Amino acid sequence: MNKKQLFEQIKSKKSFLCVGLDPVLENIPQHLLSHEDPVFEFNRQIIDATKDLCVAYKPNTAFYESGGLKGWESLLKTWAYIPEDIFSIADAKRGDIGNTSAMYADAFFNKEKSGMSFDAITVAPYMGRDSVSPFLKYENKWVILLAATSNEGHNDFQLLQTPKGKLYEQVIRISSTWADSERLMYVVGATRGSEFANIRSLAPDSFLLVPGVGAQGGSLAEVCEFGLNDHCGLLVNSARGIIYAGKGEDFAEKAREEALKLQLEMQQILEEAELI
Ligand SMILES: O=C(O)c1cc(=O)[nH]c(=O)n1[C@@H]1O[C@H](COP(=O)(O)O)[C@@H](O)[C@H]1O
Repeated sequence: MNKKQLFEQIKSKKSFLCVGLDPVLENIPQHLLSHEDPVFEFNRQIIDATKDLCVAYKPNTAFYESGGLKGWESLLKTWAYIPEDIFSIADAKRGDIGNTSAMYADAFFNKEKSGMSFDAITVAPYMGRDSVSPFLKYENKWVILLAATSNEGHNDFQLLQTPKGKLYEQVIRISSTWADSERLMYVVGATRGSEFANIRSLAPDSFLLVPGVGAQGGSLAEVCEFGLNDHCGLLVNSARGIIYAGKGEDFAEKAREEALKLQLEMQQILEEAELI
């Protein structure tokens, strides 16, 4: 899916919601545990209940890899179940020397080899250009580079001053010479409210993947005040706040209710910004 198509989806659904599919077996409602693949069944019902309210799904691969072979199978089935017109993000946070990154790119983009072909993958920028470029070799696929993350430890490295500004600012400046905003997005945590104006000045046209609303306490209104651009430019992710809204047989309905709250808030924001 390209940038224009993504914005079209945002306009037609009046939403820039990304639902995080981060299932933990221990938190899955009891009644699903008798299914052959409880993790996939959980995701299937969450997707069915939210697919008209969101424009993206983001399975974080850690939640599948931790289950070994079975977990990987659940990820494959989940990817295959995500509707074609919904942006799919493998939140894998990969990045290594070039030939290794090429294997990671195959794992998430090359359906013939791996069985999966996500629209995008999250990548750590730390190893530099040749660790990121193998992902960019796939046409029509996106790299989402970690810039200003939502976690407490973001200040250990990301805020370090370099002669040309903070380290995360340099990540954005330098990486924007590797690919344009048609291929590259940045992760900016919703908890980094005060940095959004700065990030927008560095990456005015880029989509930002914004995790951290819901369970991590980030504010959607604050993110949008400086984060919106003329094609929305935001994909706001919530996982636990949506998928664990209910713990009983009605978990999917409860998930829908939470997703709907965010979608309605997003609709109002898009209307006020005259984007829809
Ligand atoms: O790359 C990410 O998606 C990510 C970056 C970041 O800075 N913070 C962050 O929380 N995430 C991911 O976004 C999701 C957040 O989940 P919830 O806190 O449950 O909504 C998890 O999959 C995290 O790994």
